[in-house]
Amino acid sequence: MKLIMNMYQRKIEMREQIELKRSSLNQEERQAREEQIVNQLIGLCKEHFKSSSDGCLMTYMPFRTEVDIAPVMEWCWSRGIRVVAPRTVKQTRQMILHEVTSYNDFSSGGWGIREPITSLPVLTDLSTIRMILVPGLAFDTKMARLGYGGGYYDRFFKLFAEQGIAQPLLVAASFDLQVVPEVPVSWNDVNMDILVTESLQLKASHIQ
Ligand SMILES: Nc1nc2c(c(=O)[nH]1)N(C=O)[C@@H](CNc1ccc(C(=O)N[C@@H](CCC(=O)O)C(=O)O)cc1)CN2
Ligand SMILES: Nc1ncnc2c1ncn2[C@@H]1O[C@H](COP(=O)(O)OP(=O)(O)OP(=O)(O)O)[C@@H](O)[C@H]1O
Repeated sequence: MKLIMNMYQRKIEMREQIELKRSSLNQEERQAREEQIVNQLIGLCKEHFKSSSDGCLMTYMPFRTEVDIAPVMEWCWSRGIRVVAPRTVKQTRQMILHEVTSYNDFSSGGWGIREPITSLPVLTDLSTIRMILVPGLAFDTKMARLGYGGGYYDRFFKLFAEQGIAQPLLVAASFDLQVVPEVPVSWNDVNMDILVTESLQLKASHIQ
C-alpha cells in the first residue's frame, strides 16, 4: 500500500529527522561551523547597517541545538546598532519585540528559550527593522523554511504587508545538514531572502 503523508505529518517527520541530525554534531564540529556562519552574518550586517539611520536588527537567542548566532548581536551592540528580540505570547501566537542591549536583558521563557524581559522598551514601529535573523529547522534551495510549528514567524511576517511596510531582509542561518531537497510548504509559509550555512550563502533571485 502506498503511504501518502499529508503536509502536517511530513512537517512533523522532517522536524524530528533534522533535530536528531543536528544534535549529532559534536562540540568541535559545531564550533568550527558556527564560526563560519557567524562571520558571514556579520559580513551581511556590515553591508546593511552602514549608518545608525539604517534601523535595527531583529534576532533571537538560540535554543536546543540551533546555530549559536548570539555573537552577531554582540557585534551589533559593539557598533551601536540597535537590536530587538521577540517574546512569544502563547495565547495569541504573537511575538512582541523588545529592544535588548546586553545578555542581562534576557530570561528563560517558554520552552527554555531566552526571551527579553517584559519591562524592556517595546518596538512598535516595524518599519525600523532592517534585517531579521530567522530561526528554522530545515531549509531548501528554493529558500523555503520549516520552523518548530508554532507559526510565530510566519504570522509575524504578515504584519509588514498588513501595515503597508516593505518586508525587511529575511536571513536564516543553519548548518549544511539542515538543508534538504524540499521542505514541505503550505499557504502560510514565507520564504527567506538569504540562507547562510558553513559552506554556502544562497540569495533569492530577487536579491541582487
Ligand atoms: N531560538 C528560537 N526562538 C524562537 C523560535 C525558534 O524557532 N527558535 N520560534 C519559532 O517559531 C518561536 C518558538 N516556537 C516554538 C514552537 C514550538 C516549540 C516546541 O517545542 N514544540 C513541541 C511540540 C509542541 C506542540 O505540538 O504543541 C516540540 O517540538 O516538542 C518550541 C518553540 C519563537 N522563538
Ligand atoms: N499567517 C498566518 N495566519 C494564521 N495562521 C497561521 C499563519 N501562519 C501560520 N499559521 C498557522 O500556524 C501553524 C504552524 O504553522 P507552520 O507549521 O508553518 O509553522 P512553522 O513555520 O514551522 O513555525 P514558526 O513560524 O513558528 O517557526 C499552522 O497551523 C498554520 O496554519
